[in-house]
Amino acid sequence: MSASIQISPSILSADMANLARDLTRISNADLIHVDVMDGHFVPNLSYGTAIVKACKSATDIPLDVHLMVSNPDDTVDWYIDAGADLVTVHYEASTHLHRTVSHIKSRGCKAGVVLNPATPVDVLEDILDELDMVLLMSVNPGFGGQKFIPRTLDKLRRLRAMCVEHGVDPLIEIDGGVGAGNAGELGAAGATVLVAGSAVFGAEDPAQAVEDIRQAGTRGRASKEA
Ligand SMILES: O=C(CO)[C@@H](O)[C@H](O)COP(=O)(O)O
Ligand SMILES: [Fe+2]
Repeated sequence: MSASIQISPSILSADMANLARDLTRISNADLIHVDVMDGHFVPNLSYGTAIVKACKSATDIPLDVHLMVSNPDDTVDWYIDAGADLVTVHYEASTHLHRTVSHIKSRGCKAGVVLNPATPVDVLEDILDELDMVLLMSVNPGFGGQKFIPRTLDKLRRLRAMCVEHGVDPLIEIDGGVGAGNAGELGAAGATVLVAGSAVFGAEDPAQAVEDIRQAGTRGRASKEA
């Protein structure tokens, strides 16, 4: 029996005026994805530590904090202090990536690196064995509700092959335009965690949407392992 794909609903698509209520609607999620945008690294501004703290006090589900910020070294501690369980930083925003990843882990937090759609997986060659997670963006970061970039599937297969070659098994998360319709092929291509914002919070029953995406992803993963 194949391991279940994990689902990390993005609260970017939640109703921020009713965040605690919306979190109760996804109590079956494996992680909560918190998109921090600084209006500089990405052309949008979302929220910061106050929302991470609010999530921490409203749920026991681990917080998966996606930092879309320039110079993450300057602020990463804020998010760890606010309650992040896992922090991902963008390769494109980091000058001293190894130092940043080592620092996050030294604080007892899990660490991951995010790649934008145009960044090849090869850049991770010399840091892959340090990572708890690799996050592949399947849209250009900055906004929810965008269309999945199909080329991500090939990139995902290349990342999976690279992990096998290095004998490592980080979580592999896909973020952007994910739903029950493409979760199967993402699971088959090697994803282990799927972020979904609009597909979850835009659904009439968000918990059912989480379950549908998880089942589709897990079926895809099992079909590959069979
Ligand atoms: O990081 C981002 C966008 O920059 C994502 O986490 C989005 O929030 C995903 O939203 P959907 O594409 O699933 O609606
Ligand atoms: Fe994200």
